[in-house]
Amino acid sequence: MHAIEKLLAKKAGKTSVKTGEIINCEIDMAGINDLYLQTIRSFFEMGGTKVYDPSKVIMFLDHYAPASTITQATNQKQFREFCWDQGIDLLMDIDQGVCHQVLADKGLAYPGEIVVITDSHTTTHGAFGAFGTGVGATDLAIILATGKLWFRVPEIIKINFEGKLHKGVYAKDAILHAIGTLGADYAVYKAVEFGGSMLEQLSISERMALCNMSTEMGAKASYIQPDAITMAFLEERVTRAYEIYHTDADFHYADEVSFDVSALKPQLAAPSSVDNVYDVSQFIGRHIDQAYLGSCTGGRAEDIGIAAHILHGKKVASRTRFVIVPASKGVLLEAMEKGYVKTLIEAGATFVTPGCAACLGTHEGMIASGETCITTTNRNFPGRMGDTKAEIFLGSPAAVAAAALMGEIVDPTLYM
Ligand SMILES: CC(C)[C@H](C(=O)O)[C@@H](O)C(=O)O
Ligand code: SF4
Repeated sequence: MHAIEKLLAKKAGKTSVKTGEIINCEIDMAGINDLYLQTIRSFFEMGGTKVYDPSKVIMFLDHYAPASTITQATNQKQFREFCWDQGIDLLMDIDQGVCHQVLADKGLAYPGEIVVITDSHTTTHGAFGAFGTGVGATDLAIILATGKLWFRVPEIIKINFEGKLHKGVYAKDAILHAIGTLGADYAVYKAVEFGGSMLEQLSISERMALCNMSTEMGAKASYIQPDAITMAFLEERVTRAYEIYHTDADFHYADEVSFDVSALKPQLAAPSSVDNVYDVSQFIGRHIDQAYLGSCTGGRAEDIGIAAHILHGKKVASRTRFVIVPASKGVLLEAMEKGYVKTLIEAGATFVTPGCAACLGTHEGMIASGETCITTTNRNFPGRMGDTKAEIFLGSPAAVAAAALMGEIVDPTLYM
């Protein structure tokens, strides 16, 4: 069996599982975000009165934090009241940030466990060897009521990234390249394991970016086998024991592909799909109205640090805005301590408080018709970050920061 299958079997109270089998699993952590008030409505509609285990439920006010409309404020009020009524202590209010980063900061995604959130990028937690997946309101309501959820055991594919990334090229470039090659539907309902020698070079921050973007190839979940880098990160955060599963040597993947990343150039996903990926050289000189650094994909302290390095002692281009949204409070504090915030504010960047902000076009930093934005986020569909007639390029933090500096798309490796 694969490590993921062993994990699922354990949570289903079975000794083994097979691909395609329907199983009912205990959920270790269930999260709800502020776009999903329907979860609470469904819970009551189903006859729910008391949440099965409030200690395993976490509420995130992140997609529009702090509220900028009366509807948002009213929704968030209802979430808070639900938590207080139900004894849910893990209420991550508007000061905390994007759900996936908050979970990581607090060490709440454990290897060998199942994390389910009303958010498609819950695949991010594969970076810790957890089975993380996104669901809709009614599925989450079932977890609130019973502590369990059914799954179809997914096919498992392996994507190997071999070699060493060039200076100025990042995990984001590697995953964009993979999505561009394999297609946005390559992994629909499948679990994706990432492997290969590139991983040895990747911090937890970059591993999270990789797993996060697996959603953009349709993945149900993702997985990186926990190693010394994972352990070092978790040691400082987790508070209880967990189990790490290992894949049997004779396990057969549904598919296995390998990429050599040693010659990889910076990549961009051009408007308007995530698999529309080219070398940055294709777009050199294209004017940028807004550079955006943020989200659960590319808004971590390391990403902000790359931008600070590129903009140190320099200024954002005069006809370009540079919006920076730390993914969480922890990220913002680290960026402040390391001096990144001061450097970037002096360079002319605009900081927004931690949260999803303009990543999904509902909050601060939205873009106008006819504008072009380059961003570290994960989706570039029409309207994703504002007007449907705005254009969005997805790239690495270095590609975004270098474009902010020059006011146009440039090769970031020349600015490192
Ligand atoms: C809020 C949620 C529905 C959505 C998701 O599931 O991914 C959002 O976070 C996004 O990135 O589009
Ligand atoms: S930061 Fe963006 S991708 Fe991540 S959860 Fe928020 S809206 Fe979704």
